[in-house]
Amino acid sequence: MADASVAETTSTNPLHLHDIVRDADQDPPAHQRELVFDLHGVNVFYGAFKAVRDVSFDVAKHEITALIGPSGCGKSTLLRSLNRMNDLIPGARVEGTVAYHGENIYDAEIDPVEVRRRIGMVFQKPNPFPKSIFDNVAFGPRLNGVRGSALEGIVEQALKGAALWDEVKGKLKESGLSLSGGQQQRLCIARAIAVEPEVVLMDEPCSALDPIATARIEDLMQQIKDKYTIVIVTHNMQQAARISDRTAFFVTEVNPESDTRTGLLVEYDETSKIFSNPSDERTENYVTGRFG
Ligand SMILES: Nc1ncnc2c1ncn2[C@@H]1O[C@H](COP(=O)(O)OP(=O)(O)OP(=O)(O)O)[C@@H](O)[C@H]1O
Repeated sequence: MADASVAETTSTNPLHLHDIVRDADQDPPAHQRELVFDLHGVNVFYGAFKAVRDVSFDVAKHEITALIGPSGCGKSTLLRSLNRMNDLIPGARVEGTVAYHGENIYDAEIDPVEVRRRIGMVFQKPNPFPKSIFDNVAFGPRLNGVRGSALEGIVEQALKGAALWDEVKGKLKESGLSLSGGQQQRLCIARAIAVEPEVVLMDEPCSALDPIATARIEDLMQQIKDKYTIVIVTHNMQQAARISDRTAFFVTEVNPESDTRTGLLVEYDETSKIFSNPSDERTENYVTGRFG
């Protein structure tokens, strides 16, 4: 199945969604949340086009935060603004504050390379380098000067952390591209965590995977959230309901004078609330499948 997420999303059943939402009872009370990100009034532009406007929300340590909403509402754009990945897109510009542990990552003295080391990213389509499995994972640590047995140890730990070690330990010299799609995505997760980031941003990491590979990645996210903070863009509302602690729901609004669409954040809350008792009618319409 080429795109399980699309199929699942279109068959959305609100009762089912309500049933699968994770039990948040064991989560820390709101006042104990240690913030990693705190966004205030974030606007993101591509040239003159405002793709996202006035976004304010926070992300706490060891939580999984899901960004959901209809196509084009700026989920990926916003995600990339969390580690300055938009810097790599000509014309892209971020306004407002993206505070990471209290420091705006867009301040002039901040080194974007260091930002991206601490805040890693996994993309929609698995994108291993055309290198061996070992070299894929070793890439970042090597750039940091790690060599020899220390490097081997890091590669092993990262592959274990990404639940891939048992499947590849006998063939580390083979190409990363020889792996299945789901294995390639876990290899990319191993590559991301090999440099010990604090945060892993995931842009629809399962949309190119079949349901079994998707379930493995979802299990993996639950396993690694004790060590990392995860922000995930997903089209798959069941996935957001299953795995995330908090959910941000975005919509697009039409700019009549230019006939363009700008994304805005409608509601951000605990995932259980978003899917069972949202505050905004637009959220309710979306999660119940009446819109989007
Ligand atoms: N590199 C770019 N240059 C110019 N415009 C862009 C670029 N990337 C995205 N956009 C525009 O910004 C808006 C938001 O796009 P984005 O991909 O962030 O939305 P999304 O919610 O992630 O969409 P989807 O769910 O379809 O992936 C869209 O209008 C899109 O066309």
